[in-house]
Amino acid sequence: MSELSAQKCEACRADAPKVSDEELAELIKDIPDWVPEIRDGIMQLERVFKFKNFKQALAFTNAVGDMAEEEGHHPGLLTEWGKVTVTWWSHSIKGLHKNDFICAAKTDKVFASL
Ligand SMILES: C[C@H](O)[C@H](O)[C@H]1CNC2=NC(N)=NC(=O)C2=N1
Repeated sequence: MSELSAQKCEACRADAPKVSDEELAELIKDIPDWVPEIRDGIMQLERVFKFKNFKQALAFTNAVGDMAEEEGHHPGLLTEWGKVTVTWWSHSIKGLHKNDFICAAKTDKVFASL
């Protein structure tokens, strides 16, 4: 288990700092399958998970949704036949907070547990 996946999300206020480029370079080492991408001017973390069918993709989507509710932090989820695209960013700061890295690591753990 990576260190990140054992951590809990903290309340993220609008004035919380975004992760710096240096912090991003360190944090991404724990979640190497995630790709930082800028969309609509907002830095996000994205990973595509592959499945054998739609039912498994939907089950994963729901499991990630349950985890998100527990953490009080919510991803973008695009569920398609055989794949789910998960995107993490912090709406409140329009960018990446440590919470997003924690939740990406927890998403990897959900996938590994299926
Ligand atoms: C009021 C509530 O805690 C906030 O709106 C939370 C809910 N989930 C969230 N999820 C994400 N990804 N970013 C947020 O800023 C965020 N804010």
